[in-house]
Amino acid sequence: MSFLEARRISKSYGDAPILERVDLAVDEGSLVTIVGASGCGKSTFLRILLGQEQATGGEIHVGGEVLAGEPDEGRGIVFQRYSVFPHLTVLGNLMLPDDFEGSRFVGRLFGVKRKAARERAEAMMEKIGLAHAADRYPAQLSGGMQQRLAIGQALLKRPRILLLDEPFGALDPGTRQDMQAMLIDLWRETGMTVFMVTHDIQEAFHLGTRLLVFDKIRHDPQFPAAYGATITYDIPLRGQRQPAREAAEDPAVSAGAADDVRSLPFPAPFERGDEPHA
Ligand SMILES: Nc1ncnc2c1ncn2[C@@H]1O[C@H](COP(=O)(O)OP(=O)(O)OP(=O)(O)O)[C@@H](O)[C@H]1O
Repeated sequence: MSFLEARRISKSYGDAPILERVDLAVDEGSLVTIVGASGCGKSTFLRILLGQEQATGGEIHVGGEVLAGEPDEGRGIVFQRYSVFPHLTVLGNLMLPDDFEGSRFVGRLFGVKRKAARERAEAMMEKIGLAHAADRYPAQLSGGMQQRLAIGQALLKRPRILLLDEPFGALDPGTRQDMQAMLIDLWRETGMTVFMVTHDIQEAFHLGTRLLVFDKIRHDPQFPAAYGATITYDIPLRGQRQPAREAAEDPAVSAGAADDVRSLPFPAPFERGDEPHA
């Protein structure tokens, strides 16, 4: 059995089917990139994996057990924006998960526990390159720094699964590259399993060990909302873990495709507002 298995997942909002018959088996330590037309249900799928949304049908198993129906420490998430608390400093944001856990009523730790939480937060600040900005508030940080902080916060409880919803979508190309490098370092170091939604197809190919394309199989031009999306392509990639030479010798890995966006089995990078094609 794979680390994470989704079996015939479906999701509707009211009468509107969003996802239908999503089957997926993912090995632990994978970095799964997800692309698809705007509105096809990628974020919904991440929220189901987080436990924030319940699937209408099907089930998900993680480590052989049915996925907990609400978010827990085993899963961290980072959104494109606004994942951090604006009224807390960098240090405060990074101590918050421990504060909450250690003292649910007061929301603040004391004594030895507080010292340990501070040390953990400081170690994370080093890791995400924000040690120099401990006392700054999110509004005083650049977009890239805010996302570093959001990722650091999501990783503090050492989740086995990290869910990223267009985490670098609002960043300029240079900052984006830095952030990608940081993500790869953290992923290699922790061995966590990452699901990352992106609208940047090059990023999806560059970072992923596996690329999923969500799209509709059935399409009614008279009634576009009639059917939900599913995984239409599932492409193994070299990703950033396996050295290039090993991957070239591995027949299971489409190493060429990882380097060449032109070899995509679908027409073009997805743009916001694109309608899924039939
Ligand atoms: N809570 C909700 N109630 C009703 N409809 C919803 C809800 N959340 C999402 N939807 C609808 O479900 C569909 C899928 O939304 P979702 O955000 O998952 O798409 P997406 O593929 O992530 O889109 P994008 O790439 O634009 O972020 C959209 O039509 C959206 O309007």
